[in-house]
Amino acid sequence: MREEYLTGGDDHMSQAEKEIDKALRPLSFRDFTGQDKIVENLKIFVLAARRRGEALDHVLLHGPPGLGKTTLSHIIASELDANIKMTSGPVLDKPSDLAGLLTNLERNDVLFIDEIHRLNPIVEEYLYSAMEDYKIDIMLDSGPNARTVQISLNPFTLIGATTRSGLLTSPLRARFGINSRLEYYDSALLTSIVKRSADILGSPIHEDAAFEIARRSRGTPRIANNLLRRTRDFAQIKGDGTITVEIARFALNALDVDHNGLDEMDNRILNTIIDKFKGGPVGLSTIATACGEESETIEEVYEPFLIQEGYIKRTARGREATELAYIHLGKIPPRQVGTLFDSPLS
Ligand SMILES: Nc1ncnc2c1ncn2[C@@H]1O[C@H](COP(=O)(O)OP(=O)(O)OP(=O)(O)O)[C@@H](O)[C@H]1O
Ligand SMILES: [Mg+2]
Repeated sequence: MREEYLTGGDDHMSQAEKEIDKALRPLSFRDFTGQDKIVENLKIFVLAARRRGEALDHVLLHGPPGLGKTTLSHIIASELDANIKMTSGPVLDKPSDLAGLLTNLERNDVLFIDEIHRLNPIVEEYLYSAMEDYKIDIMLDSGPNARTVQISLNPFTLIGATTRSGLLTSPLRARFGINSRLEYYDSALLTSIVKRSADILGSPIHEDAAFEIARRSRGTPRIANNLLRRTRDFAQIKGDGTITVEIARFALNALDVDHNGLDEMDNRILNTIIDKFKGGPVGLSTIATACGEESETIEEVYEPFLIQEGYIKRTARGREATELAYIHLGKIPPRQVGTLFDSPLS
């Protein structure tokens, strides 16, 4: 499989970090832990496409950051024995950028478009006929001489990834034959991911320590791997290199990850809703301003986990802190009139 990157991508990481990241990244369906249903289906679709010698149907992968969308895309290409070309929505400025990419694809190759919700609408329209009929119209000349020619493309698979599937237009969404939503991982799955990563890094780790890191990783493999790497530093400096549960607890506290795995920003959001807005309901942009964070980041990164864990609720009038959030922060939940007949979390 040939990989080609058309974007800078993970520019914020140092070279050494990129190397480690690459080493920890699962390369086949077999190495990929969790998301069982999605993986089982993909295995079948990939096998069937290979048997027929056809391109796999277009795949949309969505879900919060760090759950494995990019990883799965690489795995799909590798299991298809196809090349993968990677780009992202904001990078494809004009139709000719896309045309250049599409015309260079070999038969049954994979084109990966990250952040596909951020495609320029004009580029997106071009994509429609490419996805549907493997054809694109290219405009030659301009003014009175303008004419379009139609170019046939090799059959290909588009894999689109997004953290914001709600922002996808319906015509685009409708053109994906396979649509998978990745879910947060439970602690047992993350424990095995942490153990596998520790093994690759050559760091001895106790079972309870792996579980402690897993449990406090916001259901996210990327966070689990990051916490593992930082914990490993503590183990090497403060201990004999073995990651024990004491070292893990010490490291996680030093990293401001609380006992339930919420980080500083999670707690700031909950504190803000409760202290400044009487527990809500309060609008997203108001929370964002009060916390000094972008609304987009709160909606994409923090809120889905806080909702899934039951700390906040999304209502028509805004976000509300639940009783669990009060308890988590050691605050007394407000008593409501008529609580006797209401469920405690309503
Ligand atoms: N199922 C998994 N098993 C083991 N490791 C995983 C799994 N999923 C993700 N990872 C690890 O987590 C890291 C982040 O995954 P990935 O980059 O695929 O997430 P993503 O969904 O593309 O995130 P983003 O939305 O930020 O682009 C990977 O480098 C990989 O090491
Ligand atoms: Mg990604």
